[in-house]
Amino acid sequence: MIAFTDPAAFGDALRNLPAPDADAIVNAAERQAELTKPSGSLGRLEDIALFMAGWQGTACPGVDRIHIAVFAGNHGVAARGVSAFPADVTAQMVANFQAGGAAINALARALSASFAVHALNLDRPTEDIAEGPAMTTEECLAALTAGAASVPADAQLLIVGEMGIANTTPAAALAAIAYGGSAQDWVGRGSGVGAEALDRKARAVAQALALHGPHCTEPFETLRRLGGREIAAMAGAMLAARHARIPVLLDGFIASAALATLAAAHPAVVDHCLAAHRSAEGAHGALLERLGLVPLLDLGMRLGEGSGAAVAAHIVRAALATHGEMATFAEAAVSAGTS
Ligand SMILES: O=C(O)c1ccc[n+]([C@@H]2O[C@H](COP(=O)([O-])O)[C@@H](O)[C@H]2O)c1
Ligand SMILES: Cc1cc2nc[nH]c2cc1C
Repeated sequence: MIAFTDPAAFGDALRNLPAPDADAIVNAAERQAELTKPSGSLGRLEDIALFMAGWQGTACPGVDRIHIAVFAGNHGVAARGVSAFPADVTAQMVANFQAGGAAINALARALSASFAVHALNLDRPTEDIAEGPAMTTEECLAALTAGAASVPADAQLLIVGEMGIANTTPAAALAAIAYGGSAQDWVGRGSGVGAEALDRKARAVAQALALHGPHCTEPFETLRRLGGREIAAMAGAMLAARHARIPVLLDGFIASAALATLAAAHPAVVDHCLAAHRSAEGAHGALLERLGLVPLLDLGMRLGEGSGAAVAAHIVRAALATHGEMATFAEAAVSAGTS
């Protein structure tokens, strides 16, 4: 497993990203050209099959073993009244995840996916980002490491999700640092806030950007100052997955903000990620555009906890079922076309 022992090790992991297996992609494309269908007729399913082939290093990739890791964290900024829910809901939902009663549990069962929830120091919220850095260096490294340690070496597809009351506030701040723009551009309704809470949220993000912006010169420091434990853990898991060549199905706005923090400095870090969906959080579409990712789904979901990715995983399954199981023109004695 990759270890984030200090910020420099994290920076090294970001600078030395493995590439997909080009031969496997060529071989998968050759197989695709022989399957009993007009070329390109399975649309993005064909792209997904090649993407999975590249990261798994085989012309016939599989997606039986899906792992879903949900990280939970609490946020000092919640005390500013930026969420529609009280901060206690984070721990209450962790208990719900453990009991199997959350949406992601039902979706994990529908996928026969393995599932784990990682509660990260819920009794110690991060500092209010409008007042100071969210985490110490040690706290941020611990969260990154918890994320990296959560990735099973034999997973064929990873979903990282989060639960954290108020976490769309730090996510908006991270998006603004990654891609510019004002607090107003990146804040949204989150768990369903009204106009007054939205205004408090925009002011909290603006204050955080003014305070930390000049110090956010590289991803570790940005995560430490403006992130949260579950956000850093997602970043650590996505980076560890890259080093294990495990493709990632990216969930909603908060997961995307975690990735954006890495991608702003190292754009190639998105290459092992597929965007599952565009969430209903207002700025998610813009964030995905900046990441260069086109979402598979747009279902008006805004739950987080990996739920959008767990729905989109069925599309990945469909892509690999067709790629792996269809007959070739020769096998089925079907005449091939001319182009
Ligand atoms: O995934 C998304 O795009 C998404 C959009 C809005 C809200 N959420 C979830 O709602 C919580 C954050 O909302 P808030 O209003 O408390 O910042 C957190 O637990 C997220 O999982 C998630
Ligand atoms: C109830 C609830 C469930 C969630 N799951 C992920 N984020 C959430 C936020 C709330 C408020």
